Amino acid sequence: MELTTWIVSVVVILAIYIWLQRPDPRLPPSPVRALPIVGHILSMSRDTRSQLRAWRHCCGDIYSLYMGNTLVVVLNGYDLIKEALVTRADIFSDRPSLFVDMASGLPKLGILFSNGAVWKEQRSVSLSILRSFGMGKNVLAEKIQEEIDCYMEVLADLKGECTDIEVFTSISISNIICSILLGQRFDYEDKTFQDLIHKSRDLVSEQEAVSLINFFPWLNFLPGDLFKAKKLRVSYVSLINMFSDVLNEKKHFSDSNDVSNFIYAYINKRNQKIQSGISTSLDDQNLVKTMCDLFGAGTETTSTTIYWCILYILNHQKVQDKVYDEIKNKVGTFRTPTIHDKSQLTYLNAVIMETQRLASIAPVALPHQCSEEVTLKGFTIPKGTMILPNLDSVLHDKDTWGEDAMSFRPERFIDNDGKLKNPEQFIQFGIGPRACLGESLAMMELFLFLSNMFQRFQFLPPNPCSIPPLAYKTGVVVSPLGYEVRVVKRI
Ligand code: HEM
Repeated sequence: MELTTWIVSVVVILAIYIWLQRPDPRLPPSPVRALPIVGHILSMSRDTRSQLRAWRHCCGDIYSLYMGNTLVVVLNGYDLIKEALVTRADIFSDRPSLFVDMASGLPKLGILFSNGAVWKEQRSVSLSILRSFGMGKNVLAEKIQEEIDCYMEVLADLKGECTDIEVFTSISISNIICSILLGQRFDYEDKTFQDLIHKSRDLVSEQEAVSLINFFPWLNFLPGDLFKAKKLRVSYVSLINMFSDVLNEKKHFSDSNDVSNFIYAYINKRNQKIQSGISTSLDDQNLVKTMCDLFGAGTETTSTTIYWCILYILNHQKVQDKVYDEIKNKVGTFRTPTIHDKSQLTYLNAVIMETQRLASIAPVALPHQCSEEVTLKGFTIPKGTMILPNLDSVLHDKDTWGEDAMSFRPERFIDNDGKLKNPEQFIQFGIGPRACLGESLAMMELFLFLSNMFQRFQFLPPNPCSIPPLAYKTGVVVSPLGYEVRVVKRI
């Protein structure tokens, strides 16, 4: 073929390709033109949250991105997110298929990544079990308090030395979930427990690297493990196997009257349904996957919030003084705070809420997916589109929180009568039917841990001239860059 023919062919093919790739005016706008094959991936900075904020400035509350060939629509601002996730929840409540779920070997089971009837049943049964644990005798509060006593000993053993408290805070929170799921807490030195912790931390830390495989599945077949897919699969499968082993051990001892842990309560619900002739998805595989979901979703989130709170306190010592004064006046120092003190400790509650708002640890929640074509704000969103609700855009919105939205000011959650405010825009747990299932448990954990911590200890920077900066790393949850703190005993 002659050179001219080659050049003409290439130009024609390119022209057709560009024409086919032209922006569809019915779709939400894109901030910049998508590149062939990679889409917007190369335009995305490492700090995704700042990038999404910048794109909202240029495109408005709704915009489209292409991750490879996958269309992703980002929703910003309270009104729009509420319209999608609450008003039109029937269309916006599915989850897309993600690599991490496939890697578990039990895809589309459990709660986090399931859809339709399976999701509805697993979620409502799990929620009702957790609620029953939080009522009356309040098994949850008891289990949390038991764990806090051990955590306090660990803090006291530090004897005011500079330490990074991240890992043992996370271990302690994991232990609460274990105690709820299995009915037993572990010694921090226990081999099985340490294995469980390592596997689940791998799952969290490798997710960012693995996320590219969601958009370019062929990366999974490359030799080596550049995208950590193999490591993640091994960790996930062994986590599933560990929970399966525990289930197999426990289910032989379950009796119909004992519903003191999640496994027994779930088996009990299953038996009731079967005996009543109701068809059900409550089976062993769904139970194991649900346990993994609760363990994974319930550990890093809460412990990272505590880690953030201490970092904010190091940067705002006056807030710490005020929290301590409140605890001293309302609870005293002769007994530990309990869940019954929650309504009395308004300022501490405000500090927790302000930490959650400003840290915004799950900035884009978990991805949703449209189950059918839908029109939103005049734009068409095709069936199957991945949806990212940008919770950051609500939690940091100056129109709601004022010009100082990016400052740590717990007083914004207290009204003129000294009462706690709970604005509807405070949506760090998401909104709608897919909102966080562990909200009550998380709020109970945060209150009990932090009230006990601030009553017994003062948190100080390594030295007064070097206060750790409010720097963060992005990932499945946004967490502070590691920092050290001196934990000094008060009582
Ligand atoms: C401060 C702590 C926590 C925060 C900030 C948080 C935040 C969130 C967010 C933003 C979502 C996604 C909502 C959406 O997709 O629209 C979510 C989902 C979920 N969370 Fe949490 N969470 C926390 C603690 C917990 C705890 C302690 C548990 C369980 C014990 C838990 C279990 C779940 C589950 C199972 C889902 C999936 C719900 C579904 O797909 O139906 N979370 N969480």
